Amino acid sequence: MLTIEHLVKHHGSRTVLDHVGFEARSGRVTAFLGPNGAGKSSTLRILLGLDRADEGRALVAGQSYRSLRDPLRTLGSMLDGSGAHRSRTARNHLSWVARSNGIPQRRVDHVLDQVGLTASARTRVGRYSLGMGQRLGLACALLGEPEVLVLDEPVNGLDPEGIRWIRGLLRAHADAGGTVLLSSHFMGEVADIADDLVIIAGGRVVADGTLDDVTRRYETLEDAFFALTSDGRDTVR
Ligand SMILES: Nc1ncnc2c1ncn2[C@@H]1O[C@H](COP(=O)(O)OP(=O)(O)OP(=O)(O)O)[C@@H](O)[C@H]1O
Repeated sequence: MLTIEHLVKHHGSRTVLDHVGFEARSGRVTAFLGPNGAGKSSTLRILLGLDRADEGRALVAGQSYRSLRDPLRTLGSMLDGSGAHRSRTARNHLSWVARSNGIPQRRVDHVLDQVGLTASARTRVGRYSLGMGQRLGLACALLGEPEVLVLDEPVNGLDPEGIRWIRGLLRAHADAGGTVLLSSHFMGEVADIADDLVIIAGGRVVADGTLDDVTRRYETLEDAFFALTSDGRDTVR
């Protein structure tokens, strides 16, 4: 469960988050959508303790990310691809992350298998395709068997088989009681996987509800997105 409460963030005289608040619930896949520059990454960075809010707070299972005792065992995240250095192999990288977080080494083989990278585990990350890098980022997020997954653009670079695979993986995580928050620009994928939607535009939440609630008045999710994020926009709360 993730709770975002009244986040305000200024950069100089600009307000990039203006009282952003929503929840991502256990057992649900929540999609976080918005045009470029809307404030998605700013919100996720605050949630993950990478930046500070000027007002408001973001809680993971009732605590701030920075106060979690074993963060990777509570929340797994992927913000910018794999996060691994080009010169390392997937196995090196995951082993190092596991060691530095008190996670058993047997989890490394498990997640490599889970994301389909076992055969490439000893290849340097610099030689990986975009999709393989995404799979490694996901392996890292899954390493600590966290309840919560926060994924920025997880289908970016995946081929159709990879997209189907990740959809199944995230669905299974939510169906097992986990919380999934993902950002995406791919409306088709979001419509296929999300239970709940949060749409942000200009630093404000303009829609928050179930996929059905948010899209009810529109033909498609894409129509809803443009109506809710354009100037003179609608709102659904
Ligand atoms: N460190 C910073 N200094 C100044 N402005 C910033 C900084 N970080 C973000 N911004 C601004 O805050 C606004 C929100 O940016 P953010 O990266 O959160 O958007 P986003 O919704 O993630 O966009 P995208 O879909 O392009 O990733 C943008 O106008 C951006 O230029």
